[in-house]
Amino acid sequence: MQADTYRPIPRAQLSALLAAAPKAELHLHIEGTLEPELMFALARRNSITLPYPDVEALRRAYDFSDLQSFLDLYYAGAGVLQTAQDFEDMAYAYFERAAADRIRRAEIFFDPQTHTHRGIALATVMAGLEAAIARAERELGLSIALIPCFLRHLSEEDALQTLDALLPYRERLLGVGLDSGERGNPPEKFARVFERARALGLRIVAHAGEEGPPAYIWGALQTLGAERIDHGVRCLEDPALVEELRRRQVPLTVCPLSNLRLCVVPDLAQHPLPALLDAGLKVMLNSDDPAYFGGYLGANLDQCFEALPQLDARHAYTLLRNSFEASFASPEQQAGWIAELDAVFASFSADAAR
Ligand SMILES: Nc1ncnc2[nH]cnc12
Ligand SMILES: [Zn+2]
Repeated sequence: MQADTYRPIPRAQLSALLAAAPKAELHLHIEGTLEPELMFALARRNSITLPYPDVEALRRAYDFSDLQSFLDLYYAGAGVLQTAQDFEDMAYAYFERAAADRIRRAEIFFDPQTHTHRGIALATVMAGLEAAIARAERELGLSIALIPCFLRHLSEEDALQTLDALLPYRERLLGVGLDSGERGNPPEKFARVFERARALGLRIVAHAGEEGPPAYIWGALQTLGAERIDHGVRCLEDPALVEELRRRQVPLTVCPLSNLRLCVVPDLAQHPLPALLDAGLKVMLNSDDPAYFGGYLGANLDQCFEALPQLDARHAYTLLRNSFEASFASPEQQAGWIAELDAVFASFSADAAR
């Protein structure tokens, strides 16, 4: 976006602008895209009885008080995923929604241990996800990468065994992450796992500072070697940490609707997104577990700009550009998407000048 030719885009145009702009999604748990309708369909297909009479009753149960209350339902919901076809159907449904949101690049998480611990082979999970990815890249033109996450409520030994089991798929994995219940499970618990992952050349990301304290963000950076911090909103409690994140331009994958639904913030109008942007941090928006939190990436952007009147089109540009720059895609791919982003903003800016 050339500052000299840029004409301010009015707020009334923001929603259309956000919808039209190309995007990257860097914090998305594929198991968190399992919509209640598909959960019931898969339960039927696999002769599983869910503890809810219908889709509406299940949706009503999505009334969370914190991260753990969500995780309990989320791990139970994943129980309907039994076959490679189930994983493929779930993932492809997300890719179709992503394409509709004009997502160009998706670096998606999955939780191997959620499945292996209930007797589903890693080969089944990988076959389904890979089939969906190949089809979405071919038919929807998306660029997609896979990041398995270790469940931090389980042991380091379990994570090390999971990393071993992932080795046959090494070439198809972009990196590794760390997720699940944060409190009481500091990054240091997984120092050896991430040391090994780094030696394998895997990119490193970690959830930190969602519910956990700033010390967990320090730990993710210094002990795990995290290149991106997932969530990270609690960094604002530690000025030295904010300065470190700003100086190094460490991306924070912020998830506003997740923060709202998990009571990290009381309402979107009080979300720290403006403060994170004002602090010069490299933030972008993401949807985390959209089937559980009431909205995909487009809805996260729309609802944030609606609730936070201090945000304007320049902030939108920064967030969207950051989403590409914080991705692990090649510089050439990033440049292509950013050129497309610039063209969309230039066209809205030209309209605003008329
Ligand atoms: N928001 C989140 N935090 C930690 N673990 C998760 N797994 C799925 N969503 C998560
Ligand atoms: Zn997450």
